Amino acid sequence: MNRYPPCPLPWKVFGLMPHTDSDFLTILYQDQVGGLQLVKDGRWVTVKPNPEALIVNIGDLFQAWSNGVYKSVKHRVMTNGQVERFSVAYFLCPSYDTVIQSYKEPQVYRKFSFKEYRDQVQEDVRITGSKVGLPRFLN
Ligand SMILES: O=C(O)CCC(=O)C(=O)O
Ligand SMILES: [Fe+2]
Repeated sequence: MNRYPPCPLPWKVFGLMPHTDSDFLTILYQDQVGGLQLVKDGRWVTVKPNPEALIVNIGDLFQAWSNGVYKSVKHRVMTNGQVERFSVAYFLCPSYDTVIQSYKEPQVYRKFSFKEYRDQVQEDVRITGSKVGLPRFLN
């Protein structure tokens, strides 16, 4: 469960910085406050809250496994000046020793284990302050 308290400077502060999910698939529920945005055709688009819908988001592993056919879409959360927001996310991940490799040639990404991927993401965030993600694993 994610909680986003009201923010006095919503134009200055992200609820969640732009990122892609490092999992295989994310199933997300956002409440009626809204604030989730994703990149579509190079522009930020707001995902309208729908109480009857779950959002299914393709993660980095899905992108790698599909040899780049399916894209792990960049998304972010905007803050709200007045109201608190909640969302619930379920991250579908394989075990750490799972090897991620597409058998489609030419292989866009080199093969890596899920643990290797998570460690690399953490290391990049620690050193550079932001996630590099899949581009690190390009062939
Ligand atoms: O709160 C949201 O709507 C999105 C959460 C999210 O992107 C994440 O937890 O990775
Ligand atoms: Fe996310």
